[in-house]
Amino acid sequence: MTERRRKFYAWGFEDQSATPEEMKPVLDTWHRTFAVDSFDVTAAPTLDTIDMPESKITRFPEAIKDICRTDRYERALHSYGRSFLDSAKMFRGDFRNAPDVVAYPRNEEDVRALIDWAGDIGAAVIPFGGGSSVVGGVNPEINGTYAGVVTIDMWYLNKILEFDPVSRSARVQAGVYGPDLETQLKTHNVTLRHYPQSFELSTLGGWIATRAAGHYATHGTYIDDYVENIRMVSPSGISESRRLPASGAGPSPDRYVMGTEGSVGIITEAWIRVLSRIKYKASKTVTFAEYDQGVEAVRAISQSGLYPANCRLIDALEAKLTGAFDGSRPILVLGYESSHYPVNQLMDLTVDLCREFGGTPVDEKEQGRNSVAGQWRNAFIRGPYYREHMTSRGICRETFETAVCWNNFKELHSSVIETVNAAIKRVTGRAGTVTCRFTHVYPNGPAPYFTFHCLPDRERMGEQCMEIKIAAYDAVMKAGGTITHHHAVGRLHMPWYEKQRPAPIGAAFTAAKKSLDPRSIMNPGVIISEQRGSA
Ligand SMILES: Cc1cc2nc3c(=O)[nH]c(=O)nc-3n(C[C@H](O)[C@H](O)[C@H](O)COP(=O)(O)OP(=O)(O)OC[C@H]3O[C@@H](n4cnc5c(N)ncnc54)[C@H](O)[C@@H]3O)c2cc1C
Repeated sequence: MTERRRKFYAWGFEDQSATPEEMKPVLDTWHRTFAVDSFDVTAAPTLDTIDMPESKITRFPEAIKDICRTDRYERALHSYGRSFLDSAKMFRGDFRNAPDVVAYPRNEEDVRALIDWAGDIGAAVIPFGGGSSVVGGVNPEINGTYAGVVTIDMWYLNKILEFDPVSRSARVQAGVYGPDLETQLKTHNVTLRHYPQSFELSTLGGWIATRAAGHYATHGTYIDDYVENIRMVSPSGISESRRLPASGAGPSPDRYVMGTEGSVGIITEAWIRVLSRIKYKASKTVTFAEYDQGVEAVRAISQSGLYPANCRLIDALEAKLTGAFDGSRPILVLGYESSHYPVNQLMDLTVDLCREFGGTPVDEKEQGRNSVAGQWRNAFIRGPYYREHMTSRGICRETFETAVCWNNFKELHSSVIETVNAAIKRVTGRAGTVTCRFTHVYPNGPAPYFTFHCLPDRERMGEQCMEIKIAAYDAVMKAGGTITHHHAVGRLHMPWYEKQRPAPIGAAFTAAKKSLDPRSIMNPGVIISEQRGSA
């Protein structure tokens, strides 16, 4: 049904892959780090060999039969998100949880018809944007009693429907992918500049449903900050909030829908605030002798009234492993951007502040892609394409992230690094790596993002990775962090999310779900753990 096919087991489209030349320095790093000469390569899964049961749903009403697919490719493509845990299962050929049907609505009427039909036959519905979830948000791993799973892929709802140049806002369909959205906005000479790392293969609807965070390290970090209204089809009808710049009228309907992750309905459209195109940019990299100096400098920046677009403190090991710096020092990548005024002075003030904490600006001989920031950025953008090459060689690369108030940061950082290093050693029998960077910073605390690499047992890669993640999540929560700053809840984070969420609010959300989704068919197990027949 899709013209250019996405890879069913990895990041990207079938015509895209990291080249051997590109992978060589990456794999050399891991040969050196793990002190191994070579890695055995497991072949990528193929549609003929994967383990997938027959679809349980084979009959379709006339009105939707042309948009429903049950072939192996479509069901495989919609079986997983894109975490390492997903990748490990895909490389094992385990597609036993494939959805029974994948539907491609052409318009909102189709979305309504599909939800009604799924409700009538007692099937679960999983909304699907780009499928870039790293928390099992689109995985049909469902415990309740359902007649099957219908995944609804929003691929064809991908247009800007209206543009309001006076308010500088656009009405956009939810299934539009990041690059396509920017291309369409460009025709109006505006931009959204919401760049999560998954930008290429994630959608506006997915961003809103998961409360995604983009590249802005300060100020408008979340998509929430750009949403003017939301239109959603739920099993009990259409809900559309008013288009307003702000409203103090009670609890915000948009704030409720954002973060529901498909558990109460499918977002079909939203009005979003957009920006004039960026004219001015500045970037600089600063290094520190000690990590704590960098932390204090970032705290000072976050509380100074300066709001850099980029403010990523990357620890020395991560800077080394990504090829950005030599590993002797942590680096702070700073950036400013504006549509309206030059930003060099803001950058100078920020660098001066860093100097007060022992920071030294890198004297860049190289510019652009070859600069320190450019090298790091390239590893960041291309990283998703490396995963299949890592998994096939048995290398586990996984991430988790949080946010914590400054007063708890140091304790959280040291206990998480120590816990995860120990867990890697205990679970896999050999040392691995754990690194940290700040993705976003607020005046009252940072959002630290951890990456770990290890060499698990080839037969139990997913299970061993999960054991390490459980230790990490427990340590994060114990040290006062949130289970997620921007990766959402999905199925993976539910146990910790339920601990974090106040019980009376949990009960209120359950009641809201019952009202919007009385037959409990929408993304069962996500946000609300109760499922049909499981209560
Ligand atoms: C390599 C990589 C990098 C990432 N980087 C970031 C990052 O920088 N920032 C960040 O915030 N996240 C990041 N993520 C996580 C992920 O990209 C985000 O959660 C993203 O918002 C998901 O969008 P999607 O369109 O792919 O949604 P999906 O993965 O398709 O869906 C995510 C959830 O939203 C629901 N959903 C999707 N569309 C709709 C809709 N129209 N209506 C209702 N529910 C819907 C799904 O049911 C699911 O529960 C990253 C993931 C990967 C793999």
